[in-house]
Amino acid sequence: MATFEVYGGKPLKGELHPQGAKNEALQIICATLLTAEPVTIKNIPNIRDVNKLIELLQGMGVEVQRHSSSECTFRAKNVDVEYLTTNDFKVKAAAIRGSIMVVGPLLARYGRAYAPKPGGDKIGRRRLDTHFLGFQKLGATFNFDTRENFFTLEGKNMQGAYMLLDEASVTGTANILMAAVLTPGTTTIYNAACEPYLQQLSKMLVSMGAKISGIGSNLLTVEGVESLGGCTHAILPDMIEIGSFIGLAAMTASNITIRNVSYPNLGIIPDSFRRMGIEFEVIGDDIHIPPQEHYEIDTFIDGSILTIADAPWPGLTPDLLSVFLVVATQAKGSVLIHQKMFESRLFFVDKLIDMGAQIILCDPHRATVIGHDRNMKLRPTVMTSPDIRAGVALLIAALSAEGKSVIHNIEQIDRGYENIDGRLNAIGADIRRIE
Ligand SMILES: CC(=O)N[C@H]1[C@@H](OP(=O)(O)OP(=O)(O)OC[C@H]2O[C@@H](n3ccc(=O)[nH]c3=O)[C@H](O)[C@@H]2O)O[C@H](CO)[C@@H](O)[C@@H]1O
Ligand SMILES: C=C(OP(=O)(O)O)C(=O)O
Repeated sequence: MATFEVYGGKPLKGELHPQGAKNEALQIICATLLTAEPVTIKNIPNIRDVNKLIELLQGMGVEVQRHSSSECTFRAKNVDVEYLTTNDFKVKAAAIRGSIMVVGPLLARYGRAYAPKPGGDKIGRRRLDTHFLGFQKLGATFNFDTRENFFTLEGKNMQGAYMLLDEASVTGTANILMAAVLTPGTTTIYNAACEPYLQQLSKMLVSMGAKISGIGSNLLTVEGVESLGGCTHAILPDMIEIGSFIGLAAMTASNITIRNVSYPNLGIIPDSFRRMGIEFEVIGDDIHIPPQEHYEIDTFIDGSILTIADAPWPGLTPDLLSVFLVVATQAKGSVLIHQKMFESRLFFVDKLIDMGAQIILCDPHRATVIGHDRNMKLRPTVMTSPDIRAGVALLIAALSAEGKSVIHNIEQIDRGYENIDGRLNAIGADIRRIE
């Protein structure tokens, strides 16, 4: 278990370049399984989860040519589907959430697929019903071995169908979409998730020859085609990382420019930070956050306490609520953070309370934060990162606290943030990695 020693209390100054989006990369890499032709992907983040998925594909026989740390060409010419029944696959696939998205492409191309219950953050129940009910609608059958936690799927004669998803699942929509593009007939997916991750996946599939309409909406219509070809695809900057940097800048009163953010793809994220009182300028495609001594949380029009809650896109992503929560601890005013989607993602507030934050955990989904308006700085402490986003929120807290904090289990942060210590140290942070 690796650790960060963080010597906080210093404002940072400089430029940050966001990495490619983790959640988009996981979908896009799985989509390379849909064709025997080469697919080149640019702006791949060099992070644990993505590297593990690439290894998984190599295990299946996909040829991967690395041109640089962020660009690879994938060629899924000879895929060994039986590899998915091996222990090696089961162990590796169970370590990441993204592995579940190999199922859709394999089912469509080879008529069968296997998957262990995937890993990812332990942030509450993470059911997969949407994925499997969708495959079932296309005519696939599945069996879930509860003892082994292992899914087996057959889909030799799948046929396009209409489906109304039971929830707008991000990975579920991606998985069904990837199956539908090679399934004969028309598939209509209503209540589809439509995050930029899915818009990007859809655009990539279209450039491979797929027929998809409704991209960017919650109603996707797919005309199945017989085969797909290769393409080149560039991954968008990671909107969660960009949001994390905005929160970091505000909390540490730093002067930070985030370069090339693809602003139109950030949706409601920038305005949500503005409601927290954080000022920033958009210059071209960069976001500049000047040092701010005070930031004051807005109220609703009637003067009642602001709620920051997650919702499927174009609502606010749940992956940034931990960052909003930590930022609120030094704001002027109060906010209710309502994490509707996940039930175990707010427990890390215990650590912030230890550091001196004023937070009331109302229930597993809701926390009220009463900001200090910087009248009391957070105190440094020793903590353990429970999940990727709580991990980064604790890192932000530690960077704002004067003195030495220790964060254990930073593998969680490394799952989704590329060389975060190196990049923040380059603009004035003092983070030491102890392996
Ligand atoms: C690898 C990847 O891409 N992971 C992301 C993906 O996970 P993932 O695709 O696993 O998450 P889902 O979209 O399936 O659902 C996440 C949770 O939200 C609940 N839910 C979902 C939709 C809805 O309309 N109502 C609702 O309550 C689900 O029951 C589940 O508990 O999407 C999540 C939700 O944005 C993000 O947190 C994850 O970072
Ligand atoms: C929950 C997340 O990731 P995963 O779905 O991979 O666990 C996240 O990125 O915040």
